Amino acid sequence: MGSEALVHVLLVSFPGQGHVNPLLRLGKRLASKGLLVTFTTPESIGKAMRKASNIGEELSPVGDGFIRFEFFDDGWDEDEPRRQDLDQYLPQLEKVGKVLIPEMIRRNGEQGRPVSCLINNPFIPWVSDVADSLGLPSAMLWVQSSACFTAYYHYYHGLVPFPSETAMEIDVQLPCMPLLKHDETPSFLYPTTPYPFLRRAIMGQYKNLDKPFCILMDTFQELEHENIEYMSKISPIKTVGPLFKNPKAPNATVKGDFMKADDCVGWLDSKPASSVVYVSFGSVVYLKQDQWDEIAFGLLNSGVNFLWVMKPPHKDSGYEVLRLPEGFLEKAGDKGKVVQWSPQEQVLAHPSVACFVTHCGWNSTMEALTSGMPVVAFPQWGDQVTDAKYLVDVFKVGVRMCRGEAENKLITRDVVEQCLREATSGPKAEEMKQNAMKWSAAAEAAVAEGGSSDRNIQAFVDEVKRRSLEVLAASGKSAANGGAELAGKVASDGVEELGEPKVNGEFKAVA
Ligand SMILES: O=c1c(-c2ccc(O)cc2)coc2cc(O[C@@H]3O[C@H](CO)[C@@H](O)[C@H](O)[C@H]3O)cc(O)c12
Ligand SMILES: O=c1ccn([C@@H]2O[C@H](COP(=O)(O)OP(=O)(O)O)[C@@H](O)[C@H]2O)c(=O)[nH]1
Repeated sequence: MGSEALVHVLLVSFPGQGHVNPLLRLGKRLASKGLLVTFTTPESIGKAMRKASNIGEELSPVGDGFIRFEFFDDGWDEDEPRRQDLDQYLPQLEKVGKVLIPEMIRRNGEQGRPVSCLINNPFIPWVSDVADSLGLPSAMLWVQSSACFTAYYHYYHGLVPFPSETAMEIDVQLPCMPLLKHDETPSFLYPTTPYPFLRRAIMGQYKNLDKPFCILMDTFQELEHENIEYMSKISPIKTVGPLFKNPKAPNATVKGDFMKADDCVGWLDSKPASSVVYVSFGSVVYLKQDQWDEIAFGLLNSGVNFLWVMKPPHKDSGYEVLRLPEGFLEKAGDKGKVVQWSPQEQVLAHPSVACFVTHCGWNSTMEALTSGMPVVAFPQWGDQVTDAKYLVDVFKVGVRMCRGEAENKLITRDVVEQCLREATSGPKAEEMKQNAMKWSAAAEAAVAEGGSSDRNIQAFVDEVKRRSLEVLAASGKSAANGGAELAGKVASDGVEELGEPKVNGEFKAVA
């Protein structure tokens, strides 16, 4: 079948690695079920993605469908430093996106690829306004845990008390969740958070939560069972994780890395089984120099092999460039390898890797669980502190090395060494590995044909197809040219005044 006849969905991503990865993975899962998927994000990131990954102009076949990329100009010069300040950048993205995304939709319609559905990830909630104004259905991919979704939901609606200026150290009890200590609730909600713009961005998403007909989540039923069941009575959520497992399309086919990964698989191959500690703090967390030094000495003193990701900060980010202690690499010799960016999925799947020292970003968390990899939790902020709580106390695959940046506590080399020993040898390490393997098996089952993730993806695809017919019918056009004409009308009318009929109706999953 040619791509022209396929139902077309447009994925609009916030330009962060932890957001692009899950949305692109969702795109591949949808494509593999026979949809045409266009992935878009600002050109500043598009440029990095093209340079680092195998992304071309052409259509890439994925399973029964296709994926393609189109990037949009965020209206700022290439080296504009304000991009690092989300307080300024998020409103800019909204301003240009509200004009350029409808234009992109119109162009696609004219080229015979009418768009039937928009999907966004958090921090850019205006995408569902664009969809609404064009009479198109939209969905949102929540890229954190169901537990965090629950926490933000209860905060937004004021349903339970959260730490506040007058009562900072209160515990928080949320439905179908373990009791969270004050510093285990998502830290963007603390009154003292240094990232109030991220709280605002997430709250913006909740303000718009009635617009998407479905909230897709990169988690899986077996992992957060009761909580998911509870929240799905309140919100139209569908779990489709772990998104990075795609039985029909190996991950190498289309990748969205912003940086080319350094080659480290050969080095891992040369190491004995379960002998390497993998250390990475994701794409946005930067530690202070004194903490970095302690981790370095902890790694050396514990005598383990290690692969350590040390990504360079963006030049306008204000972060200092971290240094390794004098003579560190010489002392480590062949026991250690330091890279700027790793092929993390491959690393976590490698038999030489024993455990993962992680900042507990949700993608890293899901990747670790799915790969059967025990962790040492080193959360800093946001959902990471909640994910750490779950990794250690609920999923029971981790030891805790710190509680988060708010504690403002230097974790010394002795603590680092002790945690590494605990996670790599002895009964605790054994038990964590067994639990991790159990989650890995459950994750495999979720994405296998007929598993929870597979069923929910299929139900979503069926629903998008059904709604695409409604969109065309509502515009009074035939399937052959309706989308193009609809999109053409929309663009010429402008975004604000549009009154295309909105498609309503319940989204029902196939049981
Ligand atoms: O990329 C960014 C930017 C940013 C700044 C400037 C700019 O020009 C573009 C982007 C700001 O905050 C972020 C916060 C993030 O939180 C991360 O988001 C994940 C998904 O929500 C969570 O799971 C992780 O724990 C959490 O660390 C992830 C990100 O990728 C970013
Ligand atoms: O060296 C690295 C570090 C991270 N990642 C990927 O970057 C994403 C980071 O997302 P996460 O939610 O863990 O953290 P964030 O960067 O958003 O804080 C994950 O998919 C990782 O697999 C990677 O490929 N190589």
